[in-house]
Amino acid sequence: MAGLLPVDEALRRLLDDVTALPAEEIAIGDAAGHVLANAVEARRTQPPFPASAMDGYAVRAADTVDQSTALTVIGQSIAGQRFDGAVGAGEAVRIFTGAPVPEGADAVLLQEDAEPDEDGLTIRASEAVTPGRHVRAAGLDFRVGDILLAKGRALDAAALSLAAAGNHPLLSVVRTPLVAILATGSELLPPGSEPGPDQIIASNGYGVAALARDAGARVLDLGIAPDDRGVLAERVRDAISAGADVIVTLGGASVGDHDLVREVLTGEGMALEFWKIAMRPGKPLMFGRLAETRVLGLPGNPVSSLVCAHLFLKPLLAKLGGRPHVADIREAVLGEAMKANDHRQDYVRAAATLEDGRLVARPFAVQDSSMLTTLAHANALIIREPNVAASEAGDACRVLMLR
Ligand SMILES: Nc1nc2c(c(=O)[nH]1)N[C@H]1C(S)=C(S)[C@@H](COP(=O)(O)OP(=O)(O)OC[C@H]3O[C@@H](n4cnc5c(N)ncnc54)[C@H](O)[C@@H]3O)O[C@H]1N2
Ligand code: MOO
Repeated sequence: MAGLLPVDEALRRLLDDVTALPAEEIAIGDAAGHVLANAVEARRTQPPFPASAMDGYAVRAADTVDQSTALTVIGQSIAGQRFDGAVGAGEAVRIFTGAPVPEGADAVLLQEDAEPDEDGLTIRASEAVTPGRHVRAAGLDFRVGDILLAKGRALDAAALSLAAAGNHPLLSVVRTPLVAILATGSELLPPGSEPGPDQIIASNGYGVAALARDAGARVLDLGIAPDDRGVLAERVRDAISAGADVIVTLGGASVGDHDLVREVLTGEGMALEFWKIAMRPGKPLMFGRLAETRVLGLPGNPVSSLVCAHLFLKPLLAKLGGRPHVADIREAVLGEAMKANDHRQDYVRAAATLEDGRLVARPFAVQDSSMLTTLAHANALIIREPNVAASEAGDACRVLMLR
């Protein structure tokens, strides 16, 4: 059929000019899960001094070789309060984990390997220590000016602790994309309602919101709009004034008399980039721009909505948020024969299992795009290229893993 854009071309047009959103500074305590907009440099050296790794005595290693030598304990060094003098021959300083090792000492004798004399003023080593033992050199972890974390790093537990150790109270992160989700359709009611005989429970938004959050976005739920031009336009304006980076509409994307989404958005100033792609499910997918806001019109059929969100919304949000996105596409073999395909690229719900080291994908018999049960049971989508010939069981195929 003429006029349907190939999936790859649609993805290219959607993603080509997308760059990460501008940076913002946030408190390190709020930064978990965010993406660094800049590299993080160490603002200090860690440890800032040679530090003891153990509780014991700072000594000269040479003094522990002859274990009959009594070492005079001349003071103590504790974390946060160093011993101010130097350790000379025949001397030791009581020391605790994390405390600065005093001048003159080159090793720490473990407490367990030191025998205090009765007077409590001297100790004897019961084990010899080698120079450097139990001493962390200054800068062992990092030095001032070192790059601790690269731009683009997602702030996980270790990254956050490292940035804090580098003395950063604020971090520059990519602003989190805000996606506004609007369900459309006069037949729709939220879950928990008592629907009339012709009504349907609005389901798509929940799955799409979950995928958006997975991709690192914040979600603004704009609820359900009836098929009414005025209400739709009002909700679109709400999304814009809330600062949405992406508006996702659900339903109303096709050609029916009540499919108003494209018309209303165009009326609000949207430049249409594409509408209708060579994909099954998901043919009526629409993409446009409303000033700085990108608009993705997902088809109403529940499976079409979610499959399009996997393929188009997730990479868009990842790119806006400065995150990598790689679709989990794997080589597999068909567990059953499949018919020749037409001009649309198919994403066929399937069960993929590892059998004798091979991934075997078995397509489900019924693929109606209204059926969420089959999507929930599928762990993969078999990707059938347009116009591909019939295939036999055992033929190679590609699958997009869903979970
Ligand atoms: N004459 C044609 N008819 C249709 C075509 C076509 O090319 N020519 N395309 C078909 C395809 S393919 C799809 S996909 C659907 C999608 O159309 P819409 O995006 O306009 O979706 P609606 O008509 O609004 O709804 C379809 C279906 O999905 C239900 N729905 C909608 N929103 C939700 C929601 N948030 N949660 C759960 N279910 C939802 C709605 O009640 C309908 O049953 O068009 C075909 N028609
Ligand atoms: O392309 Mo539609 O998405 O078949 O249901």
